Amino acid sequence: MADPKRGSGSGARAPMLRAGKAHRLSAEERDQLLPNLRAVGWNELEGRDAIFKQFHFKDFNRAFGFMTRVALQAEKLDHHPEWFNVYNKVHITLSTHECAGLSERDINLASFIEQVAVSMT
Ligand SMILES: C[C@H](O)[C@H](O)[C@H]1CNC2=NC(N)=NC(=O)C2=N1
Repeated sequence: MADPKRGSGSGARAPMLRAGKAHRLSAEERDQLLPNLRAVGWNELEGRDAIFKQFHFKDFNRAFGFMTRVALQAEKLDHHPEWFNVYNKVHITLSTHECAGLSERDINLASFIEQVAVSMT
């Protein structure tokens, strides 16, 4: 039987792929990881340990295509965005419930989201 930790095959759940528990990023980790995301429009929320960005697409088809690609990856990672969509706009907030704040999972998902967004605009 396949190793369930590999995540392939039916029944294997994404959390098995995780290295361990999420931890809130330290000040040093933030200094290292956030500048790249800030440079492309992600900002830290006030009053909540989370990052946020607004995306604008040409039309609803592009916006929903983007969301679909992000959703499939989010499900694979078992790490999901909080988001709002109306027509061509998608607003995304990323945070990690498990540690009640920003973790490396949010940085990784934001990086993936950026790649998708670039390919959709
Ligand atoms: C039980 C399940 O693994 C957790 O609820 C996952 C699902 N998706 C998640 N998404 C986000 N953004 N943060 C989490 O901590 C999280 N946890």
